[in-house]
Amino acid sequence: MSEPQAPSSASASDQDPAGQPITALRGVGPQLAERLARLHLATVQDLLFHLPLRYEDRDTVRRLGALRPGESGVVIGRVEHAGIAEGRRKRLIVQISDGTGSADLVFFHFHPGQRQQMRPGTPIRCFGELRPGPTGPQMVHPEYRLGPRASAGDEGPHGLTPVYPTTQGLHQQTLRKLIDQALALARHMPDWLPAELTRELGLPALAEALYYVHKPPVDADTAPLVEGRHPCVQRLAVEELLAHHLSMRRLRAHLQAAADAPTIHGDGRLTRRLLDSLPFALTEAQRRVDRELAEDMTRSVPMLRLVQGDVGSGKTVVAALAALRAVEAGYQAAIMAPTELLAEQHWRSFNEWLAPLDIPVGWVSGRAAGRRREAMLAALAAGDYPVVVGTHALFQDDVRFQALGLVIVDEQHRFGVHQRLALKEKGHRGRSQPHQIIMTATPIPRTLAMTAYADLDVSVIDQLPPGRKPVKTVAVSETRRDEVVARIGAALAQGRQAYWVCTLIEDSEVLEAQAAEETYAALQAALPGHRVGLVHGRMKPADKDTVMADFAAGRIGLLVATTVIEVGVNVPNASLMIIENAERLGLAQLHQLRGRVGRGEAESSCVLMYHGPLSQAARARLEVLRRSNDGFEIARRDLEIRGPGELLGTRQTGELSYRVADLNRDAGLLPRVQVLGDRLQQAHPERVEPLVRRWVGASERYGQV
Ligand SMILES: Nc1ncnc2c1ncn2[C@@H]1O[C@H](COP(=O)(O)OP(=O)(O)OP(=O)(O)O)[C@@H](O)[C@H]1O
Repeated sequence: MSEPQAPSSASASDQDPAGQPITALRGVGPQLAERLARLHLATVQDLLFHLPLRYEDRDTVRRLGALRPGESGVVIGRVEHAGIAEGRRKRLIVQISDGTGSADLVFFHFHPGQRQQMRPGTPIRCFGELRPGPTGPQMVHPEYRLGPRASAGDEGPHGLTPVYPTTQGLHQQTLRKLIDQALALARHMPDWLPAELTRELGLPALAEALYYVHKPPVDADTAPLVEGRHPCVQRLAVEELLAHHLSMRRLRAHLQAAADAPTIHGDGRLTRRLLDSLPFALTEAQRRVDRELAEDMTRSVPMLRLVQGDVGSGKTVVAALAALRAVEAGYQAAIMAPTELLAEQHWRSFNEWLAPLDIPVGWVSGRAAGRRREAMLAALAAGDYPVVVGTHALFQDDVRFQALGLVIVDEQHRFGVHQRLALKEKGHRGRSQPHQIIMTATPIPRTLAMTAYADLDVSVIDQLPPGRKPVKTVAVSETRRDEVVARIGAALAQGRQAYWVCTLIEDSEVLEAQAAEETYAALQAALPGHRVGLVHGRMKPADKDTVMADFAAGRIGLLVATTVIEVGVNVPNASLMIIENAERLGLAQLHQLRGRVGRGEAESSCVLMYHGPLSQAARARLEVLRRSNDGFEIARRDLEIRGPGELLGTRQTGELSYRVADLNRDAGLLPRVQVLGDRLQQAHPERVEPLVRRWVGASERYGQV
């Protein structure tokens, strides 16, 4: 009889022995499988990518006299004395020595026969961590062997023993045995990275790398392994980063292939009039990004472009130009902002620019209800509003457009991949899909953006309008509050305007609002003769609007606010900002807040007020802000201090949780990952799917077709 043939439809990953569920391994029943699942270990390859935390040398015999406290090691000696110590907890104490030193072995759990076995003079081999004890060095619950077996060596090759991250009820020994089984299968695991590529990178093959990280030789230098700098760990990290990158690329290809976008060739009729009406000329960076957007929109493939620009770099006018291009070609454009406050701000800017061109700007928010909302929806469906601004409410099911050609999402720093997908669904009308621009004020270092957002093209407005002066930033202790208040008084007297930002660490709008109200009352009392305003998230929208409008018009001198003003607020005459509890905020948020000043001609300042004493990390953060006004530089430092998960917002951490790779440590690999992605896709397109499947969890494989 001939060998059974593998079905020809089997995908490459079906033939991968490491793709099997963990229960395929000997000894894994439901209970063990459940414990392994707590560590996110569900398949054989999950186990292989579960790397040791550290390694122990259980082969090399150490001299007791040379073992330092805190060190673990194997010791061979003789029992000197064994006795039971009474006291709070009964324990067996066995004194041993090896001629170079002595130590106490301490057992809190012991059986009566154990003491009898420990006769003076009996040879003993034990492994444990030496710690200082009340009567000299001790090992608590060491592993040990007695008698003639004590001095016999271990069978099998010598090597370091890995210690794995584990969970309650799962012993190291169990994990080690399972990983041994998995390693036997790893020899038959396909290596999706072609040998010529790994050779070029100077990295080992997959099976070799896996074997080495789990079973390094006894003389291996473990520091590079533990810290992830070793080529064997780097090999795995490259593969993982590549898999995520390819998954994102595939998502984009999928989205773009699934739909056609309108080809938008604006005739310049409206954009030229807008440019002529502006009191300023575009910066070179604005012009470049404008061209990139215009070019993308001429294609029938839906545009998906991230526009990054530092605070105050002038993203809004670039968005308005793109919207006008859509209008010139007979399409509608929708602009969506994450908060009411920001949406209103955009509506005001758009209206100011577009009304003179006879382009009415519609408004859709969660607040508008009843007949006004219905009338607006009818007008949008009829195409009476070529441009509309709003909040998430714009994407509710009942919002219909006559011909939506462009969606601009001002996500600031609050967007995530899944959210982007949801929005695309909403914008979808049959096979035709609008172009999409996502604007963000959070500068993301380019390599990180390219990996985390490989599904987007990226444009960067990397230049500020001319004449902007850097905001002078100082860190001041809260104990000098009176001086700060006096400084505000002086600025107000000169006709300048100021913000006082109240921040709290608790994520509570109620507490934050309370703090703002108290500060507001105190500042009103301290600054008689000046108009002080208050805005926070708990106020009625209409009241908030009034206060913001008064501040924008200069009728209010000092605005006490919560972090609701963090993004988008644009009042160029405001030139002084105080940020309370600055030590508790992240760099990106502080930079955003500070970006509300320094928007006009006047010299601006920002006072970072802290409650001392400062932790080292807080001091480092404030120092970064004091020295730099450059959002990209600040983001780079933020990446160093906090890591990419934080930098991208907590929502992103799940999406960026890697098993082996670490974006901080491996940032240097990212440019290579790009190139590898191109080459793999060209030379071995059939390997992309199994590679992605190997590393990227099912829930994250959004690109799956
Ligand atoms: N090229 C330019 N020259 C001078 N001023 C400009 C230029 N472009 C934009 N501005 C003005 O700069 C200010 C900031 O622009 P805008 O609000 O678009 O910034 P932004 O990039 O959205 O910043 P943020 O993220 O802080 O909201 C506005 O008052 C705008 O009119």
